[in-house]
Amino acid sequence: MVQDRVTRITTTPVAFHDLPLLNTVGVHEPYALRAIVEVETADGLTGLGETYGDEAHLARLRAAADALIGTEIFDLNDAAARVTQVLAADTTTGGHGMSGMVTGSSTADRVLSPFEVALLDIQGKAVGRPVSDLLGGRLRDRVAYSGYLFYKWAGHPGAPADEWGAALDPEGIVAQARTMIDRYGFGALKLKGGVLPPEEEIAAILALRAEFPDLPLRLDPNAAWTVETSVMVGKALAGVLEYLEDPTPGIEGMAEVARQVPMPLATNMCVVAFDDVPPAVRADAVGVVLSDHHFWGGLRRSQLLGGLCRTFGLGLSMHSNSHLGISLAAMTHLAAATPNLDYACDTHWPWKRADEDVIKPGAIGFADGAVAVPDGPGLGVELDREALGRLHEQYLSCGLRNRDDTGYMRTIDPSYRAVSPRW
Ligand SMILES: O=C([O-])C(=O)C[C@H](O)[C@@H](O)C(=O)[O-]
Ligand SMILES: [Mg+2]
Repeated sequence: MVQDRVTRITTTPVAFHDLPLLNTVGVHEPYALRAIVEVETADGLTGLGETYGDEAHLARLRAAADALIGTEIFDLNDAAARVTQVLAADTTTGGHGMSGMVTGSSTADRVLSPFEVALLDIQGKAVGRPVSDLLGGRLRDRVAYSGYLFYKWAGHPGAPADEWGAALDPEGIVAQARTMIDRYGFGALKLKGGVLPPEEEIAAILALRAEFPDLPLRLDPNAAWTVETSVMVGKALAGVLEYLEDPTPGIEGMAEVARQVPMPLATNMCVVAFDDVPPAVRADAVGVVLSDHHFWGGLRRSQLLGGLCRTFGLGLSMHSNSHLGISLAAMTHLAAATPNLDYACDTHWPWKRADEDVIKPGAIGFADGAVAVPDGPGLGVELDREALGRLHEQYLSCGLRNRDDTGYMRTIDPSYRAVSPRW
């Protein structure tokens, strides 16, 4: 019988270049932060996990790492119990790694996630099978992702224009979509909204529809709108959007909008933990839940969410934040093994530099808008230690320690305020 125990865990914060992508709470800083988790075992196996890199989260990861020494590699229930126990007394706040919005997602689930992924990576290596097999078997060999469009400035203030240039009107968004489709082949598009007045974002979606008549389209203003504005947008885009994502804050507001607009509402803001599912179902607030293994507690818990969505007749999609290749591998294995993942998954992949990652090149990438499920054992990706060292040095020298889209925006426009709803 395969038996092995965790002997050592290393957590390394890294920073990689990011572009000035606008959202309703500000703008992405020049670097995105992530933490890379390496779990080692007595038998010499190593598993990888990737998660947010904010300071408070790093401190919790390190506390959890100490508590996980000795865990048997197949005992994910014990791993979860150890993390929950060590965080029971945690009173620190922040460090959720999201775009400035306080979410009700579970701290213990966020901390558990990279360790669960790393343990699954180790299990896969121990038995010589990909993680998707450990999750019940792959149902598809390729996982479709959507092209994630952002309003953006030409470059970070004070820096030259980046290769994408500015996108601040419908023409700019259509040009960005064209480039993204040419490079990656995406078969669905999502626009990050909540940045410009809603009429301008409606115009951008209509311009995308005119340019790409067959592609499913989504709009996500991250709760930037009142119920009235959301209903106005939903009616204006009837028959155009496959779903409208988080138009307004809270389950009640979403339920009110859902009653009045023709398309399903999706969320990664008002259903972010298991406790949110019953009230959202009772209120009929959402038609689609965006899972995200980084805050739902890992891959198996995300599958549990998938089961709940199926039970209650909800659609299932997948959310992303700025991420590297370990997360892409984990997202792809999860999606491949989740029967009711009905939509192309979100990814921020096109926004990172092709030469910046912590995994060795070649194991994972995009073709025709999809990622082939890696065949190797575990996650099927390998750590590039030299690259990890480089991105860690970049973390040390870049000076950023927490994601702060609002703070960065205020260095450029001191009068800027993050308010929800804004329109
Ligand atoms: O679907 C979403 O809400 C996101 O992708 C959240 C992200 O934080 C996004 O707003 C971003 O990267 O600015
Ligand atoms: Mg969203």
